[in-house]
Amino acid sequence: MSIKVKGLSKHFGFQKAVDDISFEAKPGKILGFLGPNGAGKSTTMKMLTGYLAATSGSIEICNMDILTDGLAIKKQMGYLPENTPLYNDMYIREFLSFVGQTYQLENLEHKVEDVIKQVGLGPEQHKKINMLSKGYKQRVGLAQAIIHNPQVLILDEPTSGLDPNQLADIRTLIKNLGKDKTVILSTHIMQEVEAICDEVIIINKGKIVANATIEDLKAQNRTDSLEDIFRKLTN
Ligand SMILES: Nc1ncnc2c1ncn2[C@@H]1O[C@H](COP(=O)(O)OP(=O)(O)OP(=O)(O)O)[C@@H](O)[C@H]1O
Repeated sequence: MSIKVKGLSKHFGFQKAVDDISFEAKPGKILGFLGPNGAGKSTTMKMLTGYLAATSGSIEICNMDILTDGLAIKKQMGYLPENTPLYNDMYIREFLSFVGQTYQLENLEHKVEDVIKQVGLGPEQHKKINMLSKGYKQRVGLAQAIIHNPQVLILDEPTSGLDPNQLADIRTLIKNLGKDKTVILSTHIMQEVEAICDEVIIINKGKIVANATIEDLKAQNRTDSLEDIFRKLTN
């Protein structure tokens, strides 16, 4: 099991943003993390990636504890935050080389070349990041998340703001990455879940209200519409 979360909570003052959640995620599977606005998705992702400390509970990633092995875990993890922070004044290649250096990657030039191809940045590769459209910035964000070939990928709304063509490309890319990695992605888009996720967790007001494969979720709720299931469980 690549990700094991037990009894995880995060309180901001009196607010329980994440309230005692437990789940597991396996390699070769894409886990969709769904929930309405303010449900606690980003807060959970930030705890998984070590950007936020939990109030209580435990997180194990690749058999390591986030509290004691945070640095080793970061080497095995790629993270695409909701609003990807990028160095806008850098050229794409320059930025990706910089990220690669922080991971002390060997054959860096080759790896930058590969990742540019993998995320479809080829046509824009000579530009500065601030010249790129939103979709291409998102691709740079994905490139920095996978350049070190991590075992675990955490993607916070990876396709927000993309046009239908870019959407299809990025979904295919994520689906391919999910073949041998453990991928958790948060999204509001039900077609996205249908298209790329194997399993789904629905979170509402900080608590998990569903955790199943898409097939089981549909069978349990006697409907083929994920949207109906989402509404029923989160309203
Ligand atoms: N730093 C913070 N300080 C106080 N409250 C916070 C903080 N970060 C998040 N919250 C609150 O925690 C709750 C969960 O927020 P979170 O961003 O995790 O939701 P989300 O499911 O990602 O929502 P969205 O889909 O809108 O991005 C919200 O009520 C939010 O206002």
